[in-house]
Amino acid sequence: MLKSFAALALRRLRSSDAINCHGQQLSQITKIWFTPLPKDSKWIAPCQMHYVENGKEKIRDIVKLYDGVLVVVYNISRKKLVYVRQFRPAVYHGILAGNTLEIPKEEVDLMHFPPELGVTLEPCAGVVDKTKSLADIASEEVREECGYHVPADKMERIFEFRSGVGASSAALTFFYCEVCDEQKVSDGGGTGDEAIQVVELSIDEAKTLVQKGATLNSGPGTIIGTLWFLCNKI
Ligand SMILES: Nc1ncnc2c1ncn2[C@@H]1O[C@H](COP(=O)(O)OP(=O)(O)O[C@H]2O[C@H](CO)[C@@H](O)[C@H](O)[C@H]2O)[C@@H](O)[C@H]1O
Repeated sequence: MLKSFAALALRRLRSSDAINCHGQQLSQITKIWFTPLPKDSKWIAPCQMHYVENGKEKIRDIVKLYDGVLVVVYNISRKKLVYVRQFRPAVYHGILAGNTLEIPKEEVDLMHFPPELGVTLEPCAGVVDKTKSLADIASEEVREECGYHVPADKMERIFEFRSGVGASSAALTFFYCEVCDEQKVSDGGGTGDEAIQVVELSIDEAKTLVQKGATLNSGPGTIIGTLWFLCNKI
């Protein structure tokens, strides 16, 4: 059952992936296994919330995450939208587990569940885990991930929304910036051991991400950012 779900996800991914590759190599993932979350996770804090609503006691299992920033980046020199492509462990796990809460007990068979299942195409984004302004963090992420220098005061704040709402709700703030080729200062790709590919899509290519029948394994930021651009900048 899980294998057939993964095979379907892979077929969909491959059929929608042609525009995303641009011949770049993805990072090599050679081994995957899972363990339960340690109690002292630096990134996720699960808890149970108890409350009384209309006289009835209720319980919700929730997960606290850090807030994030996302940036729609548009290269005006070449009329391209700039996205990032990367392996997302949470997406891979979500596809592997299917609609269950199981933690796989054994090392994953990568022949049946190739790592590319977890590769997403997203706007540039970063976690708010430091005491800097959101615009400063957005500027840093655009430089580190996409390789463009954009000062924080050129980051246009678009809107803020919350990721999830059923079991988690981080505040996500979207920015927009326009860049030109002269602002390119590096290839991007992230810092440290981050393995991020920069992918630039024409407006017609970006439209296919949100057209009827599209299937993405990327998060809501890809859809929201692309639709915002198409509604407001075209
Ligand atoms: N769960 C986790 N476990 C272990 N290490 C972790 C971790 N999350 C982050 N890290 C560490 O922090 C580094 C930086 O993360 P990023 O700033 O790139 O945020 P990310 O893009 O994952 O999420 C951003 O983009 C996504 C997608 O839009 C938003 O949902 C999110 O709020 C925003 O921060 C990672 O390379 C990793 O080392």
